[in-house]
Amino acid sequence: ASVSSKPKTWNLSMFEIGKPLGKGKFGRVYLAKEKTSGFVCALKVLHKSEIQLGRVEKQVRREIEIQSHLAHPNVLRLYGHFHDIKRIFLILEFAGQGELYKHLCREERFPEAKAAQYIAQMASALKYLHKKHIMHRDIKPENILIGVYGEIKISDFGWSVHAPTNRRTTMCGTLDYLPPEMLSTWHDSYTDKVDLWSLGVLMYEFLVGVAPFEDSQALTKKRIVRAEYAVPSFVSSEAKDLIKKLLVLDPEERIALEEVERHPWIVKYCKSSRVPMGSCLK
Ligand SMILES: COCCOc1ccc2cc1OCC(=O)N(C)CCCNCc1c[nH]c3ncnc(c13)N2
Repeated sequence: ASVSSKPKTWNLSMFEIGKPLGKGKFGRVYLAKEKTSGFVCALKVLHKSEIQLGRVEKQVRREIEIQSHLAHPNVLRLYGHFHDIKRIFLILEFAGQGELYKHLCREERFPEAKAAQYIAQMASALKYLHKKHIMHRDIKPENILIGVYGEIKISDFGWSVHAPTNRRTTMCGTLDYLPPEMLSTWHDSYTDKVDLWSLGVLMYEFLVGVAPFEDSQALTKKRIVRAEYAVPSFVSSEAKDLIKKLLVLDPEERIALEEVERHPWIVKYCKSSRVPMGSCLK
């Protein structure tokens, strides 16, 4: 049984609401079950008042528009949405192992084998998004969920837009993941290559436990635009090589996603002899 993706009018009475899965900036997420099919999903509840207050209607509308047309094993599915007087409800795929950043906090950093599988799945998801001319622009551990089999699920497309675009959005939240071209003044437009830089920051944080440019806000900006970071000696040389090829100032010089998937550090840990898992074997 599955929540069919055929356009259908949904309403709250069709769902049994389960335990809360977490509280975000603009809403809470609950475990839910669609009554007729028994299909387990996640229901995100957004309050229209908060959205209007936060002036993020356009962003939420764009997020729903973009995410509802995506179908990839490493991208969290948005099956549908509905609203009542006060709230908007998103019917989402349930990610059984929750938020990746909680795993990262608990484990401090990931073993190279696990990090390589996550980066391979991220590369596969980004390849899929970029082919649809969508850049995520907000790749960071907080926006990544883990599925019931331990696979990566990218969520929260609030900042994603169709590439290329010019720099008009104000930034909020951490600067750690922003590429130099989004921070600089001489670039007023950028492409999906921004996600490659963020993939490099994510890979570094998986292996080291902190972001490469983490510092005071002023210093972080300075270090990003100079690509000034150091990799600790416990990181393998192959991993260091891939980080170096992603954290390149010139967006055009960054390693392509196809090359990420063929990089020795990825191939070493995503050999086809493994249990079929995510994109390692695609
Ligand atoms: C406008 O919003 C667009 C969609 O944003 C989200 C979709 C699904 C989400 C979380 C989303 O945004 C972030 C957020 O609300 N939190 C950080 C609080 C809850 C954290 N999730 C915990 C969680 C555990 N198992 C899950 N299975 C599916 N989705 C989940 C979760 N959360």
